[in-house]
Amino acid sequence: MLSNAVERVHDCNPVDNPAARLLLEELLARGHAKLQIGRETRRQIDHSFSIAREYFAKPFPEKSSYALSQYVEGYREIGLEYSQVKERPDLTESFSLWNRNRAHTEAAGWIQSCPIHAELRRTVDDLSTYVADLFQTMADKWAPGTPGPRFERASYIQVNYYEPAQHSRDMLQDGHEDGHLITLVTANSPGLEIEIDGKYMPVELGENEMLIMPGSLLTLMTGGAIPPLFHQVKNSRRTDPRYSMMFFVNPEGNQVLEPWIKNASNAGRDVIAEANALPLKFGLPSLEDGTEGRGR
Ligand SMILES: O=C(O)CCC(=O)C(=O)O
Ligand SMILES: [Fe+2]
Repeated sequence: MLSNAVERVHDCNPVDNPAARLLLEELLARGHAKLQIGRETRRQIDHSFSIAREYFAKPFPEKSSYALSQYVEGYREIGLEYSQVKERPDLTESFSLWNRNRAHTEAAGWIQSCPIHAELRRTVDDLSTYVADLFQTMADKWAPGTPGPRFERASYIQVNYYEPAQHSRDMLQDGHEDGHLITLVTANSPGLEIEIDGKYMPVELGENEMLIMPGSLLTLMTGGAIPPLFHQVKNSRRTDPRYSMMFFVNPEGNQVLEPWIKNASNAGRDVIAEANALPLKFGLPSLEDGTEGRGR
């Protein structure tokens, strides 16, 4: 129990963060924002893509030997995840790394034997610092004196691998909102489109930018002040592969999380319970089942 209000504010708000405040204003005004990443982060992401290229080029048996599907960890082939309906799966292979699963993958020797896994560990650590700053800024704005939501153990990084020319569908991923607090995304080639004023528009990102996409949990936390950003991946028909990287940020289940802005839209709703169940909507196990190794 913290008795001294002044001390609380001091502890929770150690630095003023103008860059994160600007990002939050951008999210509120536009419904998405462009995060400036440092040179080291850019280098880290590019390196991850080059390692992903080698990984996804391997034969299926080798790729799929790095999958702990009960924990939603590692490789996933096309067909398991979808954006709207399971009859139209996302036309992408993917490789995920969850912070919660580090002990399992360490025990399985992946750090030594699976370069994409080792590389994504570094990248997710790097991206987490940007998210922590943004969440603290949100907490400071709407619930001064409280810490930003803890997210590390419930969040995961993923690289998607697309072969556009192999598919006749116009959309490699149908329009959807992510069931997370936010997603940071970047890609090596075009395709990602976001809905602005009811129309899908291609995303253009500078060399040192990642897109911040609000998910439905952020909408819940903000009482609708920040709507979910709908997005899709359009088929460019290109013959060279498309790689994208997402950092999907969820709240940890072991905390009390009240909406920052309370109103009729979120009265009586339980943020943690909804976070747990949202992956089911896209064909994935709940957060708890994935944590406990009860996924498929
Ligand atoms: O590949 C992309 O650019 C976006 C992927 C995406 O939206 C997702 O996996 O949820
Ligand atoms: Fe998405």
